[in-house]
Amino acid sequence: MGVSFTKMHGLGNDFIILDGRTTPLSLSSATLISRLCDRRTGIGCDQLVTLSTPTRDGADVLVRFFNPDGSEAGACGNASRCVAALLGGNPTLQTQNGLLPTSQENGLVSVLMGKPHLDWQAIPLAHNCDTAHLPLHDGAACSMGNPHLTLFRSIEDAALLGPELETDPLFPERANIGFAEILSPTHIRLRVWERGAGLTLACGSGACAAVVNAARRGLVERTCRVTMECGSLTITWKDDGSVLMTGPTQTVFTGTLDESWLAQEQTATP
Ligand SMILES: N[C@H](CCC[C@H](N)C(=O)O)C(=O)O
Repeated sequence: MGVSFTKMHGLGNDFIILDGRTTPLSLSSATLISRLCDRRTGIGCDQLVTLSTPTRDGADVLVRFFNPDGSEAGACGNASRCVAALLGGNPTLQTQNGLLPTSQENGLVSVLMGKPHLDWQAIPLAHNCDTAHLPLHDGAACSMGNPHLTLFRSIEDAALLGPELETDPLFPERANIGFAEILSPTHIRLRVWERGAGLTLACGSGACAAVVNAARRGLVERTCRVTMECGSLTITWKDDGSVLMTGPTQTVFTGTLDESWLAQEQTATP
């Protein structure tokens, strides 16, 4: 019997969700992850998401996120929202970045993404600097459980500048690179070059980082609409410091990964 999966997206940021809560998954190979994410020889997605039994009190599910290059991400906002929609109710997700409460109302799904990390060592950066005014294109950096650089310049620059900035030496763990246009004090247009994934149609943690980084500089209010290629998220950097993200999700299809494909891939050389 193959492994069942659900294909979902949040504003075009798409995911394969493998549910390992009943039958544990052995997904150790970066090669296998990359091939599952491949849009031709695999299923295709921006991130692969695995569900398993939680180990922390108060959590309903343990969620892990993997990029198409096989690297693991500490946070994935749109995927977190999709998992909440898939499970139904208001599950609390256990992630690398802690416990994330979720809620659903009027067809929209919210995730409380925790507090941004603003200190250079927590992002991390390679050396001490003012993370609200970096020497790199005058950007700002923070972590939402994953590193984000936000540049306040045209979204059209994402494809050109994203690749080199993702691997800039300032980011020892690489970074997601957001290109934010401030349309008004409550509205940002954003495009993200994602670490380990490239250009995506939307990025939840990137939207959170863009609002935090813009608000730190007085460019926007603490509640903002963030518009990306396929629609908008509402982001609030709450007074208690945590960041709330709300937006739509969509289940596209469910399927079963063929055993022969899995067996072949498990032994595949990179
Ligand atoms: N698409 C995700 C972000 C993935 C981040 C990943 N690329 C990383 O390595 O941090 C989101 O909605 O937050």
